[in-house]
Amino acid sequence: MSEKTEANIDSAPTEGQAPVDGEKMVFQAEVNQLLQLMIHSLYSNQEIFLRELISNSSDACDKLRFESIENASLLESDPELRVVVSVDEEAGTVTVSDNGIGMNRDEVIANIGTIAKSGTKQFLESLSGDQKADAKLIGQFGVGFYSAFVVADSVVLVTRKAGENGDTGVRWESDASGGYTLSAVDKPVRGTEITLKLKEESKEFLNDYRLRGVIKKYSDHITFPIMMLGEVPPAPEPEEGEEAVVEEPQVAQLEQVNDASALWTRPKSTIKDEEYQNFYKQVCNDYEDALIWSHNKVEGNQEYTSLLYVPKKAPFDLYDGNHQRNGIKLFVQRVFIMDEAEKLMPRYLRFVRGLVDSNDLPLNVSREILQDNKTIDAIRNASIKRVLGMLEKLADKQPEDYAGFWTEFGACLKEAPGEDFANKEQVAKLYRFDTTNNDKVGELTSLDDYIARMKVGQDKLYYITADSYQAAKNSPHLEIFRDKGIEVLLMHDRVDEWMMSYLNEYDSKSFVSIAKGDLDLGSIEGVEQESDEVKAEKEKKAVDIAPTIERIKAVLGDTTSDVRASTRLTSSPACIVMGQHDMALHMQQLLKQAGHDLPSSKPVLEVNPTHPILDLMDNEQDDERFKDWSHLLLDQALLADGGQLEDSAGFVKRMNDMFLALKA
Ligand SMILES: Nc1ncnc2c1ncn2[C@@H]1O[C@H](COP(=O)(O)OP(=O)(O)OP(=O)(O)O)[C@@H](O)[C@H]1O
Repeated sequence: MSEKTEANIDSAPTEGQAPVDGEKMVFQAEVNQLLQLMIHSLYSNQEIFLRELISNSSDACDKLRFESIENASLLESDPELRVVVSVDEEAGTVTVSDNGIGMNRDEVIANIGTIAKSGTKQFLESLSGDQKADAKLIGQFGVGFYSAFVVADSVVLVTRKAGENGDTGVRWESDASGGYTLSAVDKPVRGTEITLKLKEESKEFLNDYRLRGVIKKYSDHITFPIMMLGEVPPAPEPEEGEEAVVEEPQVAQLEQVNDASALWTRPKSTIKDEEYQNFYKQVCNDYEDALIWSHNKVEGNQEYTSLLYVPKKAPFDLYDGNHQRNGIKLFVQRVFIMDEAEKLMPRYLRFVRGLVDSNDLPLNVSREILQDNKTIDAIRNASIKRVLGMLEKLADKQPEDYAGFWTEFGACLKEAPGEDFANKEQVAKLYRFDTTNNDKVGELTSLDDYIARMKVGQDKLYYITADSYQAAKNSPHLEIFRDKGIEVLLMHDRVDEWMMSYLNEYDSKSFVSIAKGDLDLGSIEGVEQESDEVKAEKEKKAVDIAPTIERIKAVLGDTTSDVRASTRLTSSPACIVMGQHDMALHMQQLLKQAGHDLPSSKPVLEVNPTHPILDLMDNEQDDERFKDWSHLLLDQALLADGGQLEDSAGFVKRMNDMFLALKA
């Protein structure tokens, strides 16, 4: 390898301007920040550098293998893809090299050093200061290459792209002090070679056994061979009486360190749990064990194997709208084809990780082909069933573990009714909600359990949505249900209101929001029936209250769509009722804040004819005072429902006036 020029001009790269050869380039600010972090705070987990570099090499081999399906000449005369790890004790260096796809000059500039990837900034923002936790984030964010600087003072990367000439090599070098140098070199062998000049305190990695241990620990399941030099074989002892022959010195041979067997191709019965877990951690890039997995070999019409895992913890950005990742890798006849094969899992199961290896798809399958492919559709449908079945079993057999799963991923599953009509009943079986049956938040119930407790004659599933547990639990709408001992599901996740717009029934029973539309609890047996006396009393009240209701209506004008006597309230004076198909107020509020232009749906104000405030109002002669009462009724009902007041200062003033009037 020979450096071609030695110009050394200090300058920052400007967009659209190719750097001069041998030029000193400046890292982008975020890259710099990241490097400093690697150097100073991740030293407690040094060994991950090797995993990250080997993983990049393996990706590069995967890419080349994939591209060579169309263009075999890319493999040149060297078709055995592999990664080699070597040590030079004297020089104090460790080298990781591969004969994968390699990079050309533009790619080196784009991938390493200059361009901060979108994930980098987010990564920096997510750091907690806790080294262990922070180190875990590295893999997730795709900042793997820089982890080299955890153990190295300086890093030299030499690379040449497959299919290009040997004189198009690129040499990248950096000591992490703000920039890097780039020069053109000869590199006859395609691929990438990364040499780390180890720091004094990281010299342990010059030890062959130490490196082998790290490779076995983190990279055993990489599907390409990871090679290291073996022991130098001892020179053969001369036979007795024979003269010792002076031979060529023996040279160590490269030997494979990792297992590299495609675990999923082995029969289930031969694989230990520990092997499944190790495979998961290495292949799916998690630091923790998986929660559960399902390994299936399908034969017959379709031939494929799937190995699907449910993680224990949600990735940091699972609920971030931009999270488009999907954890399923696609293989065809053991050849890695693509990561994040989104067609294999619906979005609501995006947390599932693992792989599908098909024998039926063509090797040159592309994302476009997958979009409309019957084989893929069949695998996808079966995989969904597998995951749902595995979760059902977990819920049944290990409810505590299931509760942990629900906390992490429940909100994802709640996206299902809007996305997967065919499976919504099966997914709903997995739902867990707070309920009026329990006193504390987090004591969840399933829909099946709710149904088992339903009153005789009850054929509806009652629920309320709110923006917090407290708001749901203390909603005035619950009064009549509490009174009559009818259980109500308390839904207070942001996605609940949206989910319920798609989930109309479960087990042939329809869902009814207790805060919307008319309420009819008449047919439920076991609910204490009102005596004739009470009924007559109520009817009289309703007649008596009618003129007051008319007066309120006149005051409130078109801020409400109606004012009427309530059958839901027992202790509160008033509540808001939305139309059957209207969105709950707290949700309308949220969407408006997010800038959505919603047609405003006017609520109905229901008043409690038995409440003393209504008596007071009935006797109120002062029109101004009556106006204040009316507005107060509406405003407090809006507040209790999670709505926001347009004139909150007016509300406070009216309330204070009332207090003062009390004193008078
Ligand atoms: N050995 C290699 N051969 C070819 N390209 C490489 C190699 N190492 C790194 N790269 C390129 O540099 C990019 C940046 O690597 P880096 O490790 O920082 O992130 P990543 O590999 O994209 O993400 P992750 O580490 O999460 O897999 C890679 O995406 C790849 O394009």
